[in-house]
Amino acid sequence: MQIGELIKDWPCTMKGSIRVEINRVEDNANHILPGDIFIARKGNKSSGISFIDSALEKGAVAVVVDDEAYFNTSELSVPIIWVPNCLSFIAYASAKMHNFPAEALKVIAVTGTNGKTTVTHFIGQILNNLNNRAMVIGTNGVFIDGEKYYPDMESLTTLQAKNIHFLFSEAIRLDIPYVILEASSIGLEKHRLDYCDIDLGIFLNVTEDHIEDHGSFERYKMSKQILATLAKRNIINSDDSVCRSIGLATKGKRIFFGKGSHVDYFLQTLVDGPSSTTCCIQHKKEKHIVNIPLVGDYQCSNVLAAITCVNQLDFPLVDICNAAQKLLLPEGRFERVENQLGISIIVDYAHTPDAMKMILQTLKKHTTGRLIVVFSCGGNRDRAKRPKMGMIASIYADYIILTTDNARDESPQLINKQIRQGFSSTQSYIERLNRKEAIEHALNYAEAGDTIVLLGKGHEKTQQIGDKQKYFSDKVFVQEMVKQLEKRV
Ligand SMILES: CC(=O)N[C@H]1[C@@H](OP(=O)(O)OP(=O)(O)OC[C@H]2O[C@@H](n3ccc(=O)[nH]c3=O)[C@H](O)[C@@H]2O)O[C@H](CO)[C@@H](O)[C@@H]1O[C@H](C)C(=O)N[C@@H](C)C(=O)N[C@H](CCC(=O)O)C(=O)O
Ligand SMILES: Nc1ncnc2c1ncn2[C@@H]1O[C@H](COP(=O)(O)OP(=O)(O)OP(=O)(O)O)[C@@H](O)[C@H]1O
Repeated sequence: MQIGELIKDWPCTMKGSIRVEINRVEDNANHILPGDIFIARKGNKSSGISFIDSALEKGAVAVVVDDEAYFNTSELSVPIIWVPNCLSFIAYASAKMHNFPAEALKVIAVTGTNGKTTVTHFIGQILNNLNNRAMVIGTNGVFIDGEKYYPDMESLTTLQAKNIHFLFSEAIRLDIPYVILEASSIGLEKHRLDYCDIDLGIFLNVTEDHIEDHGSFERYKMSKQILATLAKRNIINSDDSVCRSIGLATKGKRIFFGKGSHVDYFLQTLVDGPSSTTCCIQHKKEKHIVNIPLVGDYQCSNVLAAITCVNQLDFPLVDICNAAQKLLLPEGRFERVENQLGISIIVDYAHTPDAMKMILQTLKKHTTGRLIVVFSCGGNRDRAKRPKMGMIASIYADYIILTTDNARDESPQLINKQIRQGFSSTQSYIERLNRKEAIEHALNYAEAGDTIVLLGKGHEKTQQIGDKQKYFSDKVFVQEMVKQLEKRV
């Protein structure tokens, strides 16, 4: 495509020829290939402008900036374009270079503080069960019909726009009509989901997370709210007060789901068992009894969100409810580690106060013995969460083992000290900073009938301490330990 074609409908000012051919849009100079257009955007750590020389050396044929002073004074050997906002231009240009692929797909975007990965996978599984192909994009990677593909893709909850539109074009090439993606507040704010032609937006819940990134809860909520303006129709959890207020403020078509009155899709729990939940799902005059193979009210809410979504895609509710009886959680979400020790061992990705409350409440209800919780909090992220998570752990846990999460540039001891501020004065706990030792201690401490829950890392295969990433998987390590203990027993 020629530059002139790319920018003809976009507000901009340009120096140089509009006839230069471009191949791809790229904002990282290290990834420039000959023929790319380099978008020199401002970041949190650096400015793309300092990498323009490097991009040109690698073969960039044009440069885009949103810094007016730089544009006015620059004298580059290639065309330079000024746009008001590089991030929104990247989204537009990526969509245009791929010929706006989202328009040929059904795109569903799921937002919420917790449950995005779960619900996107549920929607994908229900569609697969109804013989339709689906691509799911999010924290756990890119999945096609339940299998993981594109292993080298960046690991973000919401990918950068250049990658999203590439994957949309892949979906078209592979004849996959449905793409379900996670919409993080950061992704929405950074324009990663602009020009995605979103058919259905789903709002699960808005509680506390990423407050330091956004500056305040109000701004975090406003970022989530962007989805309501991007999506043609919005599916809203009426049980969550913030989602409901976003829904009520939304002009387009809204569909409400939940356990309360005046909803379009209603769920009533009939039997709340230790390994499954039986509930009644009602939409207009249609009612179905569904046996969901999951525990916890929050999982029922996730299932209802997925059922509502697929029914809104015009599949019959009865078939969807049948498919919902076979749902599986994504890796690292309430994942049970089988063992012969009589101990219930669960790996879970809960890393926010609300997620922690949901899982600990659920486990406490179904545990006959003691509830042993192994966790810490991530470094360089919301400090205010820490005492709150400490308090929640202290309400439900009989014994807490404080350890190390992705401590990044912070001291795990100091993180744990802030967590302990939320503990009750009688809380029984120990600190084992080495995560392996913490898990080992939990297994040695537990007796038959107890439950051990390893929180915060879920599916992750690495632990980031300082600027080093080392291999570590809660699941793999606990499985190894279980094998050793089983041999000894
Ligand atoms: C906050 C955020 O969105 N950060 C992303 C962002 O960093 P940044 O804007 O600060 O960019 P920067 O590093 O200052 O660089 C500025 C510009 O110079 C370019 N550059 C930089 C260095 C270089 O050597 N050469 C070069 O060209 C960069 O590509 C960029 O265009 O752009 C980088 C490269 O394009 C991303 O890798 C980085 O995501 C990092 C990995 C990240 O962790 N993001 C997290 C916070 C994130 O987006 N999380 C959300 C929410 C997750 C959740 O809900 O839990 C997500 O959707 O994943
Ligand atoms: N609806 C829900 N409400 C509260 N907590 C939930 C809900 N669904 C899942 N969780 C908890 O949140 C954890 C993470 O779930 P999931 O990965 O689906 O959320 P997410 O929004 O994708 O998180 P992230 O964006 O950080 O990847 C789960 O392991 C569980 O403990």
